Amino acid sequence: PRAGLYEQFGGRPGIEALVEELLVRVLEDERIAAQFAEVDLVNLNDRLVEQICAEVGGPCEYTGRTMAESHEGLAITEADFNALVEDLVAAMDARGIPRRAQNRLLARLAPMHRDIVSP
Ligand code: HEM
Repeated sequence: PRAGLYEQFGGRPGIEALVEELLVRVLEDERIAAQFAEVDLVNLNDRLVEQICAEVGGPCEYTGRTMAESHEGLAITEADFNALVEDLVAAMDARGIPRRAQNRLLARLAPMHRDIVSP
C-alpha cells in the first residue's frame, strides 16, 4: 500500500479504535450478530487489529489463521459478507477516515471474499 495509508488510519491507536467501532456494529447488526455468539471476541479483536494494520502497510504481523481456515464451515453468504463490509464502512466513517483511504483498505480485503464466503 501507498506510504501514508497507515497514518491515515491513525496508526496503531487509530486501528484499535476502528476495530472496536467495527465489533460494536457487527454485534448490534441483527443480520450477522448471531454468527459471532460463540466467538472469542478478544482474539477476534486482536487478530483484526493485526490484519488491518498489516494491510494498510503498518509495522504489524498478522498472527492468525488464514481466511480460509478461520471461515471454513461457517456457511457465510454473500449477504453476510456485504453486511460486514457495510459495518466496516460505517465504522471508518465514524472514525473520520478519508474515503480514498477507506477504498484502499477495501480493495485489499475484497480478494479475501473467495476464501470467506461459502461456495
Ligand atoms: C473482509 C471480510 C472479513 C475479514 C477480513 C475477516 C477477518 C477475520 C479474522 C482476522 C478472524 C480471526 C482469525 C483467527 O482467529 O485466527 C476472523 C474470524 C471469524 N470471522 Fe471473519 N472476516 C471477514 C468476514 C467475515 C464475515 C462476513 C463473517 C460472518 C458474518 C465472519 C465471521 C467470522 C467468525 C464467526 C470468526 C471466528 C471463527 C472462529 O473463531 O472459529 N467473518 N475473521
